[in-house]
Amino acid sequence: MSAVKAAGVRVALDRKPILHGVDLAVAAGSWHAVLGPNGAGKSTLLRAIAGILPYAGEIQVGGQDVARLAAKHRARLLAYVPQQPQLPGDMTVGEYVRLGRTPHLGYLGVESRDDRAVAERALHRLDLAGFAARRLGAMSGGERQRVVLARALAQQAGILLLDEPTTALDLGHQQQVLDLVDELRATEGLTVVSTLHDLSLAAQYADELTLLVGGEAVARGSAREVLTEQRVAEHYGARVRVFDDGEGRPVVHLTRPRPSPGGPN
Ligand SMILES: Nc1ncnc2c1ncn2[C@@H]1O[C@H](COP(=O)(O)OP(=O)(O)OP(=O)(O)O)[C@@H](O)[C@H]1O
Repeated sequence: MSAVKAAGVRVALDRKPILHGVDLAVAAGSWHAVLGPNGAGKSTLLRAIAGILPYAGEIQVGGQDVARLAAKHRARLLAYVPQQPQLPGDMTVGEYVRLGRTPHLGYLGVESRDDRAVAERALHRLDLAGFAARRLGAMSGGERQRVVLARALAQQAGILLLDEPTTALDLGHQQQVLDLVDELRATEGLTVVSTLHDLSLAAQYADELTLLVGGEAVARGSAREVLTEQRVAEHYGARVRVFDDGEGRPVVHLTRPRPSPGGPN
């Protein structure tokens, strides 16, 4: 069954058409990466799936029409991590992560011991246990990115929408975050839809990829099917070599231009 399904999705921003009829089907418990050059419409597609942008066409999450879901119900089904979240600088890390529990609170909005335990576990999982009392305004870019992920995990939704979740992270934390998301996918059946600029990382973690160009899906399939040298050159305007990592997954390397014959060595 598809946990996320989009059919013929069209979005216009400021009356400019951005998505031109995008289809997507993400199997429950799988990881789908949406790739594409700058401005292709990746974030727009994720925001439409998150139910925070008007669209034409059809989007279903967990079998329900996302446009018809009340915000609280939607937040129990899916957690969305934007590329550049606006964070209240004077809120503490702990307070912010506990906000992830809001859709689960009862009528009076009182946190239970369980709510606090879930938030604490999310902090711990993202290496933030020692930061709970720190103000968000005093965190580095990568630390803030992990805080936003911790809040999304605290939400305990079955579908995770991640817009460039690793851009501000160092190598170790990139791996830690992607491994953690993958572990949750494998053990708790989480469905993940993420944009990723790093094509090799997308190939490592995603089960299926969609390549979006100019608001249209131009390729879809496994990393091996989608990430060919020719396609990357055509759509990204980049010189690349694509290698096999030894386990059947492509690794995409940028290459320098070859020196012209007779030019300086
Ligand atoms: N409010 C807006 N009004 C008009 N155009 C917009 C608006 N917001 C975004 N756009 C345009 O929509 C297009 C798609 O933007 P989007 O952020 O979805 O691309 P993206 O694929 O996520 O890009 P990137 O890789 O750079 O993050 C871009 O050309 C962008 O300039």
